[in-house]
Amino acid sequence: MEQAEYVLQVKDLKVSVETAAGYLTLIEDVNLELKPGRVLGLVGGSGSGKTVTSLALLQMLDRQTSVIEGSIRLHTRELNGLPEKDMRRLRGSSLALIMQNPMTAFSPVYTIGVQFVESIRTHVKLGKKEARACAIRSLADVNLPDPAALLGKYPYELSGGMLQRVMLALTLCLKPSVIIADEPTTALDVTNQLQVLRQLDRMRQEHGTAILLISHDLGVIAELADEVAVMQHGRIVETADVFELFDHPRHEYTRELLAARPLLQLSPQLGGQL
Ligand SMILES: Nc1ncnc2c1ncn2[C@@H]1O[C@H](COP(=O)(O)OP(=O)(O)OP(=O)(O)O)[C@@H](O)[C@H]1O
Repeated sequence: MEQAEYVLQVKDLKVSVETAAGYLTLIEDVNLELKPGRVLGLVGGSGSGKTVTSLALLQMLDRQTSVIEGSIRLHTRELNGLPEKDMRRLRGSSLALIMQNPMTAFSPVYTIGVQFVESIRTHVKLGKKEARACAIRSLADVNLPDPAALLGKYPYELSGGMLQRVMLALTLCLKPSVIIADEPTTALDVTNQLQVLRQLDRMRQEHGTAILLISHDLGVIAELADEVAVMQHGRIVETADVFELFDHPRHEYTRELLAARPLLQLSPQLGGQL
């Protein structure tokens, strides 16, 4: 069988939404490529289109009001236009999203444990006991205290930052080929930021998971990314190797982003610790 060099390949992606005034283009000419085990950082200011891009890749935009054009290939499979039932099977197991505000990803009426074990067993062949054991192990890996007790809690009993780490823990059990991590460390303190970045790094090293790391924090990008794509007004204006981008930014907007960063508050603490 043909072995795809890229695990994720996005070509000429364009997203428009229907508004009262007609169709509005949110992102355009977006091209991204990810190889197994590699991390691509996606940076850009607020409203530049990062979240729209990630939701388009996962086919999670409202199908009634949005139009997605272009190609999104996962291995050799085209995702654009795939029916929702096929996408649902791929989400989590092959292509996982760790989102900024994960409250909506959990049902309020079931405990974390029920949802965690159910999600693992939907995608991976594991018995209930093994699924629970994986849940406990990976919750500890993301620095959540007393994992066994946590499994008995309801989502509303946890903070946004804790829920985000629960999602990451679930992802660690599912071992997808691609993780889209949308601001995975924004809601966390420095210790937990470090722990989350470590686990993402472990996933890519141990399982060859490719990661699209969306962050406005250039310190986080510098820690984990191999390559960086810079987004402005819904378009990628520059893609470069991470060192190249920091040392020799080509686009004016990239230079502005670098100039505007707070003088690396994060990096000295994270530096070399991953
Ligand atoms: N359904 C929609 N209808 C109209 N405009 C939308 C819709 N969804 C997103 N937008 C607009 O698209 C633009 C891109 O939004 P997006 O959330 O992708 O930005 P972002 O880069 O993720 O920003 P942030 O860093 O603040 O999360 C924004 O101007 C937003 O207001």
